Amino acid sequence: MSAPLLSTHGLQARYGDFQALFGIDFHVAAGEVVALIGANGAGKSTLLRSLTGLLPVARPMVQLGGEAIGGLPAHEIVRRGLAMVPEGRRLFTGMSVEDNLRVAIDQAKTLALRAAADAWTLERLYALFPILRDKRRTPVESLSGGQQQMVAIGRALLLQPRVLLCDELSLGLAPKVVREIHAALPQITAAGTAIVLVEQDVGLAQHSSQRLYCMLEGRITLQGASAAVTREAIAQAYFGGSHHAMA
Ligand SMILES: Nc1ncnc2c1ncn2[C@@H]1O[C@H](COP(=O)(O)OP(=O)(O)OP(=O)(O)O)[C@@H](O)[C@H]1O
Repeated sequence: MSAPLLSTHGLQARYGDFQALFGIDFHVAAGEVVALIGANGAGKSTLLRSLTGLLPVARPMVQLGGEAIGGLPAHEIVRRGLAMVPEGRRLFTGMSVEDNLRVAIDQAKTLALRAAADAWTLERLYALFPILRDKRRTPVESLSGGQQQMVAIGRALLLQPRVLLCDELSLGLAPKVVREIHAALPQITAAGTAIVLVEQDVGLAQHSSQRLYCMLEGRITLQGASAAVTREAIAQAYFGGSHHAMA
């Protein structure tokens, strides 16, 4: 395996007195898609929040490109190369597709992000999701859910991430558009960007990732190559115990 780009080391996180993560060891390599699955409340979103500086964690518990970044301010973590597509998309309503994307371009300028030769630009984004070019003057609230998700992904990519964190991309979307969005992932990873996919749909997570982790009650209960893990192993890791079957 190549050296991990992003990793956690015995990561613990709490909400006040409530401990939500218990010693998570997780890693993703450049160009890799890793899926994070688990039932509601397993701790997937908490892990993403810990990575992105939204929850306080100890500095050495999160490493990006060999640097300890745990608990740094969220904007500093973005500057170092982690960007998130948040659950619920959180676009700026009343603004067009392109104006939403320009907010990210301005943010990238403010953060003085590196301008690599292969940096994401509006043009490159419109090539990835051509429908966004057609809709660039359309207010985002008039778009379909799938198109809004494309804008949310675009906004994160314009922050030039080394790792793109995606929280429930498929939530509430029709299967056809979910397939369309997932089909774009290899174009994102082709230049070395890694993707972490939090996904409720286990089949989709398995199909779209090279490796997966399953979480249960704040712990990792299974990890392995997505093509190799069995449904039985996933069911056991997902629910705990050995007597549950997946629907
Ligand atoms: N803001 C919060 N304050 C207190 N406890 C929280 C908070 N957010 C999450 N939790 C708790 O932390 C645990 C992990 O929740 P988390 O949202 O990370 O799970 P998840 O796997 O992302 O689930 P979901 O798929 O429902 O988003 C749960 O027990 C949840 O109740």
